[in-house]
Amino acid sequence: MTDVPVYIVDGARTPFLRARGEPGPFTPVDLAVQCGRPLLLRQPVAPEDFDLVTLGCVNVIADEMNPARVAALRLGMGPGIVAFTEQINCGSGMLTVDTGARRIREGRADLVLAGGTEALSHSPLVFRQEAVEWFAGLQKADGMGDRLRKAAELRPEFFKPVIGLERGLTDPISELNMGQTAEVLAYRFGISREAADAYALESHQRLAAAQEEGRLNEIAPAYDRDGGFHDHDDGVRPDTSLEKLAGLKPAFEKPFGKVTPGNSSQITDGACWLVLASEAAVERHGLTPIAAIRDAEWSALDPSVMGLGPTLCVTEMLKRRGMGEAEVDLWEINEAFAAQVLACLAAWEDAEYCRDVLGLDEPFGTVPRERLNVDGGAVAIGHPVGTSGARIVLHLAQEMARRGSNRGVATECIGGGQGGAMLLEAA
Ligand SMILES: CC(=O)SCCNC(=O)CCNC(=O)[C@H](O)C(C)(C)COP(=O)(O)OP(=O)(O)OC[C@H]1O[C@@H](n2cnc3c(N)ncnc32)[C@H](O)[C@@H]1OP(=O)(O)O
Repeated sequence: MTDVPVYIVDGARTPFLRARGEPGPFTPVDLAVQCGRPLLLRQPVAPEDFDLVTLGCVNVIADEMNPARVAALRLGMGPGIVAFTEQINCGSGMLTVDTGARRIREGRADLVLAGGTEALSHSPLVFRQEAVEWFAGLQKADGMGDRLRKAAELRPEFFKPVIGLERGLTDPISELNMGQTAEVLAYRFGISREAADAYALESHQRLAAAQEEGRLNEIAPAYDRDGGFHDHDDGVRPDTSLEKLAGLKPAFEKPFGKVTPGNSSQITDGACWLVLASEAAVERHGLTPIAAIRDAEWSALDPSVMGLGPTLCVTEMLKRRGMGEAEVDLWEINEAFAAQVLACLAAWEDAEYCRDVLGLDEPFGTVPRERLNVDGGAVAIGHPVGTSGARIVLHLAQEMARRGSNRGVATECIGGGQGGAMLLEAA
């Protein structure tokens, strides 16, 4: 079944915009519409010709419940379009691509719009439990006396804000936030602060070079309601250096932690869509495939080491295809944290880990940095969590086509202790 061809024929994303401590210019649906509109306009098919819309989004806002459907309607795809939102934390944007590909393989769809959207700057402030209970009590109060008694119980500390994003980036089972899980991996695989900073520096340098050389043509520039124009990933720091990175304090484990604001993924807003097509749709509409989706895999592990998720799903996926590292020309590993990516690379070189955890007779091998995240990753570009999986698949497809590569793997770790991977082949 996985050999029925499914093609990525086009895609677009917004610039990724760094969250700056206040709601950004776009909501999740705004973002999805911003890049979806130019993408649909350039297709040789009408928006109504799509069979399915599936969109990843972790932080859905109350005005946009089921953002997939709201976005599809705002994109003029017609009332008859089926559209659903998928959520598997940081894997959401890749899950939708897998869902779309499976629908096409099953013969249940010919054209699918799949992607992710996330406006982390719009993450809600959450009321403390005491405040929630007080409001509930006030609503239930019977008569003026009861209401006044309840009102007198109000305490100013009820309104001390709880930032939903901070809560959302903390695993409820291990009670570690995502940065702490990266610290666990840095300790386990001996990733030094210097190595994490050097990796982070390279991520910024690669993104800056890709911007300079105009290689990020997946970006659809966007105007916001105030006339602001956004045309590039604004988290890039072309002027950063090892010295500047070394000067930053640990963000999650003070004072000795290795994970800092400089070597973590950035908190960002952004959306990305891919157009997926069956072979019949490609022929019928004269579409030009960029790459074929060959396979995908999802794995789960202890939430406190969630960053190792890619090692499990990639190994499983390549094992069943009879492939190893040498057969992969290009890699995208989502940079949740520099130390987390480096830990995955170290784990794949570690004979004991490969034997005991991955069931391999020999180490998986070395993923060379020259073939990994060639245009930078989430440390520089940012990580709108529900979107990043779609971004890395789209960018991998485009870069494979540009280089004439045969095979590429996109993979990501997932908060809560999971991992997702996708195998692309030349179209
Ligand atoms: C499954 C998964 O994918 S898990 C991953 C999910 N995502 C996450 O967990 C998000 C991880 N990232 C974070 O939580 C945040 O980015 C944090 C907490 C690490 C940092 O947040 P902030 O403190 O708001 O970062 P901010 O961008 O303001 O940087 C802090 C300081 O470092 C500086 N800095 C950051 N990066 C660099 C750099 N590359 N070079 C030089 N200075 C830098 C900033 O200029 C800033 O300095 P200032 O305070 O003098 O202005």
